[in-house]
Amino acid sequence: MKIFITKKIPQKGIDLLKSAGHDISIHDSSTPLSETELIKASQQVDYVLNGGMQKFDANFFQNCPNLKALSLMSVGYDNVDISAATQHGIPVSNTPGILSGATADVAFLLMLSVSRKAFFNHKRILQGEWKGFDPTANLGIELNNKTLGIYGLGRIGFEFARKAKAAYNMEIIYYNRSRNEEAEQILGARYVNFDDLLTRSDVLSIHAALTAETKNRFDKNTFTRMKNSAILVNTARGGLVNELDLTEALQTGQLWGAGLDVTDPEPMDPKNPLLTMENVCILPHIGSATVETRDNMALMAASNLLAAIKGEKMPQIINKEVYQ
Ligand SMILES: NC(=O)c1ccc[n+]([C@@H]2O[C@H](COP(=O)([O-])OP(=O)(O)OC[C@H]3O[C@@H](n4cnc5c(N)ncnc54)[C@H](O)[C@@H]3O)[C@@H](O)[C@H]2O)c1
Ligand SMILES: O=C(O)[C@H](O)CO
Repeated sequence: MKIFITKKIPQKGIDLLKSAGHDISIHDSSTPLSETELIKASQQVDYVLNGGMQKFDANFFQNCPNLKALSLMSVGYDNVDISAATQHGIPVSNTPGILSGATADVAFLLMLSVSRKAFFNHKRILQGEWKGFDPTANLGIELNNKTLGIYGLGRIGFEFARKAKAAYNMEIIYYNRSRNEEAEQILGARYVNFDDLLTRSDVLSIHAALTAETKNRFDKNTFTRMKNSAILVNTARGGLVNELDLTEALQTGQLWGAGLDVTDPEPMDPKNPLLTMENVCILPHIGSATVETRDNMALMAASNLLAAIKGEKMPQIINKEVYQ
């Protein structure tokens, strides 16, 4: 079968597909494909594996009538019009679970880095501004026994809460579409309403998927409800946060700090004022970026595709209804 991979993925995934005898073409470039290029390349194959953050909209599915399945090497699928895929009979799969630990580590890294102004202090050394030990300058805030609020307590939110509880005995509160009994039993997490999440969190970490409902969920109104001493962490998707409102909230001291692994757009403009702020730490979407996790994601994405090729259900199917 002919398979198109939209961005180079770890070799283990490619080898798995090749060992099954398939004909693979890869877009091996740091420049994402344009919509036209993506459609053109996908029209010539039976299966697509998305290694990047390409968008698959209704127009894509309409223009690729021979496509049989789409495998994503990501857990997030806000870049895919799932209902259009289903309408065209295309099963779509993702890579849940195996990246939760690595992504929770990045949420932890950002929480701690913001609380101690780590990135800013690093920049001071680079710029020759470190004049020696100073007892009153660059003071951070401690995390011990503070309250961690999780927005979207699913797989990654749970892992992050578990690490934060173990390291700092943080009290865990959460807001979710439904109760998470495992987190309540294991971590003593308490379900609260959205407003309580805003007003009670010392650190508020975002872990829900980007959907029409969650887009811009964190804006001026929400920041006004949060503590002035609070830290916002986002490792989910940039679109959940209104970036201009966040910038203003940080500039005016409405919020103490922010740690972002995701922005909207990506890549972020290097001139963005958030990058120069003392109380902000930003990373370039590296939540799942470890050798081990990326190997596992590539293998899982390849396995999903192999199942589809054999006429089986993709194990990590998103749109189950396509099989009915
Ligand atoms: N930074 C990265 O590299 C990176 C890596 C992996 C995942 N992600 C992002 O993290 C997201 C979460 O991944 P996951 O595996 O934990 O997903 P998950 O589905 O296990 O957890 C998401 C949780 O959010 C909840 N939720 C959804 N909509 C909600 C809403 N409107 N209000 C409240 N709660 C809501 C769900 O009920 C679920 O419990 C992904 O969708 C992806 O966008 C980012
Ligand atoms: O959704 C995901 O899986 C990430 O954004 C990339 O690992």
